Amino acid sequence: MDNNNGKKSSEKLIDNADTTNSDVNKKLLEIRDSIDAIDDQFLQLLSQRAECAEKVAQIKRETGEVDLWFYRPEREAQILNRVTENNPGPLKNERITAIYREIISSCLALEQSIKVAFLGPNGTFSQEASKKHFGHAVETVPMGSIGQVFKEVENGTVDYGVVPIENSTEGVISYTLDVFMHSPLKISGEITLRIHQNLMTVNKDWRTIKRVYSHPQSLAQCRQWLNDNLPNVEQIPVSSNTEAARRAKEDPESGAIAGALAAKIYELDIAYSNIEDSKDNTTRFLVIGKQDVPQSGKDKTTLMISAKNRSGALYHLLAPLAAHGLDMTRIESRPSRNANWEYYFFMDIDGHSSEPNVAKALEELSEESELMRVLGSYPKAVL
Ligand SMILES: O=C(O)C(=O)C[C@]1(C(=O)O)C=C[C@@H](O)C=C1
Repeated sequence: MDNNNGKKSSEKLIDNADTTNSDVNKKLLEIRDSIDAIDDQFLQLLSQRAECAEKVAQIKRETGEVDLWFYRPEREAQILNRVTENNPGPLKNERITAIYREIISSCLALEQSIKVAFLGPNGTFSQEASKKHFGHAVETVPMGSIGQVFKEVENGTVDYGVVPIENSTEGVISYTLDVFMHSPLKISGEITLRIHQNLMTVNKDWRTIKRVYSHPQSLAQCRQWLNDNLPNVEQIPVSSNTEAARRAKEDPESGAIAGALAAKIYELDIAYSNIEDSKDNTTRFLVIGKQDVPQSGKDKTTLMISAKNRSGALYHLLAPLAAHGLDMTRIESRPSRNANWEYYFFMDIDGHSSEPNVAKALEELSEESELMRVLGSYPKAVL
């Protein structure tokens, strides 16, 4: 493909290369020409895809289809599941899904601009999770607390929210569950994010730092590493990892534990990377909104239930699930705060509430419980 100078772009790049390498150059030229030709086709296809998204938007607008939701988590999950199943390689499924998420994100942006609130400030893992799920074409808006993320979505100042729900090392984030007790919002998706923690500092020798700042969750995720490598360093919990990075920037005798994004924002050097104790340290986030999400084919349902005050209460809650062959993948209990020793149970079950066996089990569960709310049926996280 010719560029402005009438030269192939690959030719231009190797103009000054050593002529003794002409064989290598020739081979490179050929491959780069193929890449250019593929990119041209790719660009045409991308534009065609974007035009399809515009047509979809027009139909949604004209017909008022399904409450006018432009963002369709079930459809996105189906696309991502399909491309990972059909991926011929050599690109890994993680890379394929990342690329497709960005394509869908850009197409969605043509349909409607979307705002997503997350637990701020900028640079937190919650922001990383929001970008991973919604792509970079959405606007992410930092909030001061998980409660505020809920509030902004409830008020409609943003379209969706992303809140952490559990970490594979540290367990459930009970605050998020507690906020659900008083919120009408629904869950429309989940995101899993591999969490890599890093020690960052302006100090030339990280072994001489005297203090380390981080969010309590992150300090806990690196407990062993800190004991082994910085046993006498004071650990100072702060409100976020980005705040930790900000302090480390100002205090050369200190370091921060945070994600790579925070290091970038505060221009800190990463002195030691991947210091999390568990090598598959993962945090799960929920996408919250006002939307009921149709079936994607690979779904889960989250319930909030309070048991009737009687013997074998939990047994009575579990029996309908067993009777309809449903898997319960998680259960958490939280004090109700209405009365002593009364609890709410948060349950995840496999399947979507519109599947007949799930619907039947939910009906029976509702009879067995004091109160039951379906917080959402939504697609399982894709990579
Ligand atoms: O299928 C739709 O409803 C679309 O709006 C298209 C599309 C896409 O780009 O594939 C875009 C946004 C939605 O969240 C899901 C899918």
